[in-house]
Amino acid sequence: MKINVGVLGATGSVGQRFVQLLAEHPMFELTVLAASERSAGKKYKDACYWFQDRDIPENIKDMVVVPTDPKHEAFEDVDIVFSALPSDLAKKFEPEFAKEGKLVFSNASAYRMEEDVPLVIPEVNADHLNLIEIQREKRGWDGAIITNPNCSTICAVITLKPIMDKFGLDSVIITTLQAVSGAGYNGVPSMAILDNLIPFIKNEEEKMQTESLKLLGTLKDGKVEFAKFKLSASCNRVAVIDGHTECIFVKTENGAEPEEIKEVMDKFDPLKDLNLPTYAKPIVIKEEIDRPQPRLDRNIGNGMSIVVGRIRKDPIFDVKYVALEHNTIRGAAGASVLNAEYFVKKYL
Ligand SMILES: NC(=O)C1=CN([C@@H]2O[C@H](COP(=O)(O)OP(=O)(O)OC[C@H]3O[C@@H](n4cnc5c(N)ncnc54)[C@H](OP(=O)(O)O)[C@@H]3O)[C@@H](O)[C@H]2O)C=CC1
Ligand SMILES: N[C@@H](CC(=O)OP(=O)(O)O)C(=O)O
Repeated sequence: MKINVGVLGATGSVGQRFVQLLAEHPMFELTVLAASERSAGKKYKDACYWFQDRDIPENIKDMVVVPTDPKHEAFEDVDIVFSALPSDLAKKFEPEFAKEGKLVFSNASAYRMEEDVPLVIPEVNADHLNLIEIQREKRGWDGAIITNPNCSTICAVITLKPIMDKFGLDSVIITTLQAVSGAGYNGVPSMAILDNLIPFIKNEEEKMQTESLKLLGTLKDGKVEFAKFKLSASCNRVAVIDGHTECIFVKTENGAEPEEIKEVMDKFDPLKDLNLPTYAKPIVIKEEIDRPQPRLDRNIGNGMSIVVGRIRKDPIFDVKYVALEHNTIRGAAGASVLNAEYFVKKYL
């Protein structure tokens, strides 16, 4: 039997990706699309300015959008809600849904760094999901909030995990080149970004520097002990539609050669036996000297694989490489859906 699910913020940039991933999902039945009062009562095709390169799925386009109200009758039979709400709204609405007993898989930043909220990439720290017992006890609700990280953080952390496990991490420097879709459809005006690069994305560096240490930390006695390596991020917006690129410099604790880094990354495939519908090999390595490139490589693994290339020796650190992520799939909706698939398989 499929589990009924809903999407909050269903008309937005990430919400549309959720719709694409959930419209014909083998484990989930998408039964509720919620958005603002502006959209409520309208058919999805009329409420939503759809800007994906495939049409709105046939079974979704005439569904009527409902208001974001956990007491609305449409949510009665729903067990899981995926949140693609702007962060300030997520702060208000997500606890209301958890109080109503819903499992909230959130893509928003509002609760990621709360002590009792799991911040999860299933290939990296699935055991942190156990925090929901503490969350339920502390907050007195039957539901739960489970978050996935910031898009740029996911890209880096997936590549750092196999390196950390084998060689330890001492210092990491990351320069990002982030796609405009990361800021939402209206986020960056074309006059600002065409023929240009913007060397600032609000709060992005701080998120990368804190979320990464929580994700790569250890769950011990009901708390996450943060990882201790040094991480510095510098974030830039570039004129790419989808696909965040990151130049990553790594100094390990024990020393590592590029060939060894390549080997551990290539072998990293921790959930391959679970048959999760949205899962793809987490790291795909490209050998060509000028890859990865966003336009050519962002859809590898249906947008769920991090594509790594140019793994080479660094004169200051041990190694440097380039990583690419489809930011609205692996970095957003796909990350939440994979969290939910893993949770259902392991916990329900
Ligand atoms: N884009 C990306 O790559 C990533 C985004 N995120 C996060 O995902 C979330 C969504 O981002 P994005 O899709 O870009 O945002 P958008 O601005 O594109 O979409 C916002 C959504 O929220 C709804 N909404 C707005 N106001 C209200 C309200 N008062 N009550 C209920 N719903 C409301 C909108 O509905 P309506 O159409 O009716 O206005 C719309 O569905 C954010 O928290 C963002 O930080 C995370 C990682 C990556
Ligand atoms: N800030 C990211 C996207 C985003 O919304 O991040 P977060 O989920 O941490 O708010 C970007 O602009 O590419």
